Amino acid sequence: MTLLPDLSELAARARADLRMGLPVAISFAGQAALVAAAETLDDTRLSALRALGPVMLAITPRRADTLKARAYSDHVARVRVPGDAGVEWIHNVADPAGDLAMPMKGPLTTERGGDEGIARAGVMLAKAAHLLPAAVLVAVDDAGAVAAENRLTWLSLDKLDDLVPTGPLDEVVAARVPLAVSEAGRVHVFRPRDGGEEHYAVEIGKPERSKPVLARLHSACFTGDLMGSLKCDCGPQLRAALAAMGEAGAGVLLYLNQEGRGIGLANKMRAYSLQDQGFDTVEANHRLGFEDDERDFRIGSQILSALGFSSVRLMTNNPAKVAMMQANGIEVVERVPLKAGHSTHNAAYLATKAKKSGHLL
Ligand SMILES: Nc1nc2c(ncn2[C@@H]2O[C@H](COP(=O)(O)OP(=O)(O)OP(=O)(O)O)[C@@H](O)[C@H]2O)c(=O)[nH]1
Ligand SMILES: [Zn+2]
Repeated sequence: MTLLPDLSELAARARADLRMGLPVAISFAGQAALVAAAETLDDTRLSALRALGPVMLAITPRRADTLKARAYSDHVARVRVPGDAGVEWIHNVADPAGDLAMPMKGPLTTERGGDEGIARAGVMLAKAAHLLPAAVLVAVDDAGAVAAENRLTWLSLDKLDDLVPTGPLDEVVAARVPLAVSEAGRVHVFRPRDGGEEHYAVEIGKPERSKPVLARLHSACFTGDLMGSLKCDCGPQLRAALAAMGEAGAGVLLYLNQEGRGIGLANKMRAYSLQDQGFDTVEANHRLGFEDDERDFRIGSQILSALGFSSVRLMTNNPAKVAMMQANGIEVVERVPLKAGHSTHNAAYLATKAKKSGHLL
């Protein structure tokens, strides 16, 4: 019996700390460091970190590539922060907003060899906190002691995967919600035990659990779903999927809170701003330091299983969604194409997804 938080709970706390600009202490593989998110770091905390030793900035190889810096690793690039650099320098390396106005930030000196584990952990945590994927690090001798002295969260990691929120989801509540497409609507709320985002399932009618159900895995898109943005096809796809389920009399739509293909709304707006500078949807993600798609589709299969479904007719144009369903125990008996909301505004966006991300048009 214990009241002590476990590692997934501490990781959730660490994500909240980073969002506020607080450092966290991490120990991993015999190393220890204080880690803060580049995006939220301020001058006071940078000075306090600097008093402990030389400061390093961990960025993704994608971001390093944009900055023409050598990563020397597939996982992370460790940039030395010059002794006279302030937070503005750190923000400029992490954030591509000023890349075109100020292309030369370097020369940047990156570390080669040595232990990169905590640098990777810092970037993973910043990503999971939906911040820019960049973290500031300073090595310490004893993470536990520094954490106790400064009342910081301390993560003692055995493996980096412990930082990825994958916890089981529990159904919290379900209630009847009559919808325009069907009066027999029911909304289920699922909450992960690890402090991550809640996700929703909208059940239409009474789909038989023994038969393949018409299903849609929809990732949240504030701009498209709610504001009627013409930059993407999300809103029309959402409504078309619900309409098809209403017509069929049965279906299940998962509304996953994975805004911006998993990077969060602030980062998606950063990507949009880069798209206005001429980069396409994939290039914009890469310049920010993200992969094209940072979503974890396992969540969808977990929710379907929890609702008692084991096979689906999946409404999607994205083969990766089909593959992830199959890999996680949900049989996809049919892929149902979902074409809606194509316009001149999103033609280039959809063409890029088809060309670079393997979407079927
Ligand atoms: N990062 C980023 N995310 C975007 C952009 N445009 C739309 N999105 C997000 O992309 C996601 C679209 O999700 P979905 O429609 O579920 O997925 P999909 O991969 O397009 O696949 P299907 O619609 O099933 O064919 C949403 O989370 C949007 O917020 C963009 O330019 N950049
Ligand atoms: Zn969208």
